[in-house]
Amino acid sequence: MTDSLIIRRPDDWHLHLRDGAMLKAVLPETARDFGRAIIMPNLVPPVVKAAQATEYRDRILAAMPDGADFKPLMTLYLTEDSDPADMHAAFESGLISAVKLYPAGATTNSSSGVSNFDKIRPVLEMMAETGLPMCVHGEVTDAEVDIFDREAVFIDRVLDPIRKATPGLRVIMEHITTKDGVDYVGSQDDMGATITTHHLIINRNHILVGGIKPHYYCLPVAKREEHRLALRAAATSGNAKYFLGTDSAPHLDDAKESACGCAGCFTATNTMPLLAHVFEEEGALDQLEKFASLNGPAFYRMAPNDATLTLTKGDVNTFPAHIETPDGPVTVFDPGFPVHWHTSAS
Ligand SMILES: NC(=O)N[C@@H](CC(=O)O)C(=O)O
Ligand SMILES: [Zn+2]
Ligand SMILES: [Zn+2]
Repeated sequence: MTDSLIIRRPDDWHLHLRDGAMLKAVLPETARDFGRAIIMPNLVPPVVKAAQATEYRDRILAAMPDGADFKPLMTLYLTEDSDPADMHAAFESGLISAVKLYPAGATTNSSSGVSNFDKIRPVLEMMAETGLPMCVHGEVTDAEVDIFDREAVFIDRVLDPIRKATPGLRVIMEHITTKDGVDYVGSQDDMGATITTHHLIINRNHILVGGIKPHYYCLPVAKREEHRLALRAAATSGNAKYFLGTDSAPHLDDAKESACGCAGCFTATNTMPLLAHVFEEEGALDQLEKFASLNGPAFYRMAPNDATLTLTKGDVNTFPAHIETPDGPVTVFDPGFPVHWHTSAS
């Protein structure tokens, strides 16, 4: 039985750090185990221009805990008014690593996202030419489409047409939640997908059976068990197209435990122990490094981290139930089972 494992220091290819007091509270949770993270730009107002990304990066660096070995990889939020030249320059200078596409209204703070995809043609063409990757929140927002079908419908109605019209565009389908997403990404060139920690652990029953569990509500919403199993198979396969993006998305407990609760699970604190548990369950601990530390950098055309992370199996890991912020607590994702894995920096 394997009870210890050393892997290259992981990266998180989809992370919400927020801003201000929340940023300060959550950043150490990620910087502990991760070397880099793709920082989502859905602030209020969103990070649309290069100058805003520079300022946001500097606020993150200023909030960094002492001695941290962590680099934020910045993104720009794509709007119908985005300037391709500004985005291109931000990529060339190394300021940004990706552009993020939110369909308007799809998720938290996405009201500035795209409704008319014709308007972003010049940006898409620039990205296809330069290799600047596009991270996509892959859900349609049409009121008549059932929330559990929104990812599959997005692939057919939006993603596939955009990709066919833009050869060479490099797309990461973010936080895939369905077998449809797994299969589509697996069959296409120039595509990768992030998979979250929580979607490997919960299905829709966990949200709804025995009382509504607001801390399991995120977008895209967790689907049926068959989809969770497809995600597990993809994540543990070693296939370079699939890599970790936690989508750790902190909201204050007051905002989650509400008559209209916010979407997002906060997994920064315990992701690596949870993943070790999941990969061990699947008999695939030897694939964890690919998923968490190697496949993502390869897609983003970066080298893996030189540092390492040690995972050790021992007593039950007593994660904090929540982390404190000056505005109130943020609940840490509870997998609902005991986890025996612990992390340490080498
Ligand atoms: N995943 C979520 O449920 N929420 C994210 C937004 C997102 O990634 O869709 C957030 O910013 O809170
Ligand atoms: Zn999203
Ligand atoms: Zn997200």
